[in-house]
Amino acid sequence: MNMRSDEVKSGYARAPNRSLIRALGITENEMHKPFIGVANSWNDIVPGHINLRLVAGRVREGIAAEGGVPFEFNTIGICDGIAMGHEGMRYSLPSRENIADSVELMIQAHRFDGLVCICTCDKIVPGMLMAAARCNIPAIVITGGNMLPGYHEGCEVSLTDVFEGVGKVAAGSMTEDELFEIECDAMPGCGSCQGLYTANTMACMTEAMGMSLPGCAAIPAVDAAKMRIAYETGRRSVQLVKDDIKPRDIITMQSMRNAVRVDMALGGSTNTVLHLMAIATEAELPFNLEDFNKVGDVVPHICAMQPGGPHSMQTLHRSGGIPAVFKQIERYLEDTMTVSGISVQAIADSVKYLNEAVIKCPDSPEHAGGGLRILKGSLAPSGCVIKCAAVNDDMWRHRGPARVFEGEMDAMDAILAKKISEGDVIVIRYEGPKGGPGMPEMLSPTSALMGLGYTKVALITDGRFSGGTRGPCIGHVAPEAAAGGPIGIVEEGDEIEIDLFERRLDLNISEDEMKSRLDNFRPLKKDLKGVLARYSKMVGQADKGAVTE
Ligand SMILES: CC(C)(O)[C@@H](O)C(=O)O
Ligand SMILES: [Mg+2]
Repeated sequence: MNMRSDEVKSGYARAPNRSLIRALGITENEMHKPFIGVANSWNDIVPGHINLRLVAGRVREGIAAEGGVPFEFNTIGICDGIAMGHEGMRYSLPSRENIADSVELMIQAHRFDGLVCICTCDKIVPGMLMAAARCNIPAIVITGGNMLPGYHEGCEVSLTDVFEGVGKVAAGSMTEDELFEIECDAMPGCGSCQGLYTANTMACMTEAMGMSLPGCAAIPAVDAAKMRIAYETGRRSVQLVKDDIKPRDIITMQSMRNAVRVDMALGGSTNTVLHLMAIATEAELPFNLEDFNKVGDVVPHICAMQPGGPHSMQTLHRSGGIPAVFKQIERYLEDTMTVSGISVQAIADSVKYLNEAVIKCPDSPEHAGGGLRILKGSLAPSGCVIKCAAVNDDMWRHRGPARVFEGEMDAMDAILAKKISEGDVIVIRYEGPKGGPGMPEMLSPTSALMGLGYTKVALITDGRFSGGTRGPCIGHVAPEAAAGGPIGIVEEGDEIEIDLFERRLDLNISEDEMKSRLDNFRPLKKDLKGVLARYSKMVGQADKGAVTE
């Protein structure tokens, strides 16, 4: 078999390269086997990542058992939860490009034959998928698994309860001591945060687009099933090399649409909109923002996952996981191939158990429409996104006065100081990809609003949200303020109109007024250094996935 790795190990001219490989302890027998790169984002600071060395051990054993040779290397990984609410959050989205670039650099330099991506948490999963699609060598992903729910006084709690507790303390409805107790109980160990937040949604998207083995996404991190699927993932990676099945054979327009269908059925994180487009861009697919609405129009929201509903990822796993979701929405899916060698339809057909109380039938769904919607209008000419699965019915149409903040921290101060009134539409700008820069996600203000008990306050931003955000929060407004978008010319008290039924977000000022304000608009400039300065220059707008060019 011709191998890509022959470029580093075949012929007399490669004696020096082979000599270095032998220095790793590689035998002559192994020298003739496929070399599999194992990208692992293990680290000591992210709860989602602390188990990944164990996962890697089983992956490596699976690779060796199937006749491959594993070579493990690391990427960085950022915990959005720890980075939340301060300057650190600006570094999270840029880390996605760094991870994609790191994996590309390693697999191109060393001419690996295949790739296993061991990843979890918000930016690492898309970053590695981007690298796989970009380099297009046989590749498979194993996501690291979710954290078990926490329990506080007999009730299930998760990370969002801690975030919303901050607002409750500010409102006086919870004491600081009670919040401390929830803080200690909410996060019981390794794994990605419990609900259908961004990390777990991206794990579901990975499985839905066919890049991980069936059932992988919902298996809890501590479950032995994760170790077993790690071994099978390793074995399968070698088979993919032998059969020459590449990521772009799996990541197609059809499989991207299937991912969106699963996203709509589950009501996933708004961040998937960015990440799926970025992955599609790497795979050179003409997949755009409109595809979300077109696909989402027909697929109902069938599973009430946290934060909009009660179910954790563990519950999704015990209810049948993504294969069971495939089964329930099979009428909407296209039959595509997955890295397992089993097609999506065959995976759906093989489902033996599914809990319909959790993963409902599309004929009696949670909501008739999909969980996410793309809106457009005079305030977001290139689009913006909302998780409508987590919006109360009475806020699907809303008009209110703009309360304008030039950044998240000012808005947070105003919210905690209770300077916001019911009906207000909070506008947080200069938090976009260029302007933030880094498009921070804003779980702190959105959770504070929930914790303070507001039910009729909307929030609009050119930044992002966490998968844990719930309520009428519209993000990714494009173009962003720093790129001259109309969000930059909103004035305090202007009327803003939201219509989720019509998929619109409008600034209710006259066309003349809009034109004159835009003509005179000079976006604010921030004094930036280091990676953020570079990123701000290179990054594109959210409606194209905020990829760097
Ligand atoms: C910390 C969270 C909840 O993981 C957040 O970053 C998300 O996007 O879901
Ligand atoms: Mg996040």
